[in-house]
Amino acid sequence: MNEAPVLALRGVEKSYRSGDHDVLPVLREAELTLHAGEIVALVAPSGTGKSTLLHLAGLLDTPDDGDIVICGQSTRGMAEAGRTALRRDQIGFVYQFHHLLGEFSARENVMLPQMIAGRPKAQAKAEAERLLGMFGLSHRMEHLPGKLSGGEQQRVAIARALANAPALLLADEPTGNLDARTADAVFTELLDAVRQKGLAALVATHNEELLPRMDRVVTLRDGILVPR
Ligand SMILES: Nc1ncnc2c1ncn2[C@@H]1O[C@H](COP(=O)(O)OP(=O)(O)OP(=O)(O)O)[C@@H](O)[C@H]1O
Repeated sequence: MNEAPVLALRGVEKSYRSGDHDVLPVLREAELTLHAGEIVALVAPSGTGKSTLLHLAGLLDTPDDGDIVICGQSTRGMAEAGRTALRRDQIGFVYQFHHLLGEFSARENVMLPQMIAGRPKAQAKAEAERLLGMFGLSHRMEHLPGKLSGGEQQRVAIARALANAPALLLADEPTGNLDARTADAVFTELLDAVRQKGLAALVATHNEELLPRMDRVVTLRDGILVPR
């Protein structure tokens, strides 16, 4: 029995144009396979293409060549509507900065992606409360993001990323904006949630201390993904 990988990058290439003639190659034939339940760290020096790779894996950008396969579905040549649906249904994102909507409460922030996906309000509310409870935030549900601590804001952002029960979690420095102790606590909760739900996760980080807690570490060398 061989289940389709949750994420597969196949020969992914990406360059950026800077000026009329200059081309900056960032990814060259990048290959990566992530199965359900696998947590992979992406560690590479600044400017080598980690965010580029996460954007491509999250279908926020398209490669120049190669394919990105999500839950067995090739996205090569896929129309934007299909990419959007796949992104909404299968992928959760956590960034270094929480990007919560400041005028909405913690609970509403976790409800919104569910309602965009068509879930009835009462169900979205119940799921938001369950998730926020899981992250120890039952007493903070009515708070606006600006009234929460950095660690609490990031926990709400993680709850939001999990709200539509994605198969894949993509995280770009998810604890990079927190002090060491809070980072450790929030990362532990993130890993617990990912493991409990059996998601696949790709986590870009500069924090070496977090690496032993993930299953594998990959790095980018001259635009190619290699084990580290
Ligand atoms: N939209 C763009 N247009 C032109 N060049 C870009 C664009 N986005 C990224 N780059 C360049 O591509 C390279 C890779 O950028 P990327 O943000 O993926 O690196 P990174 O490894 O995530 O860096 P960091 O760790 O500093 O966040 C960098 O040299 C960057 O300047």
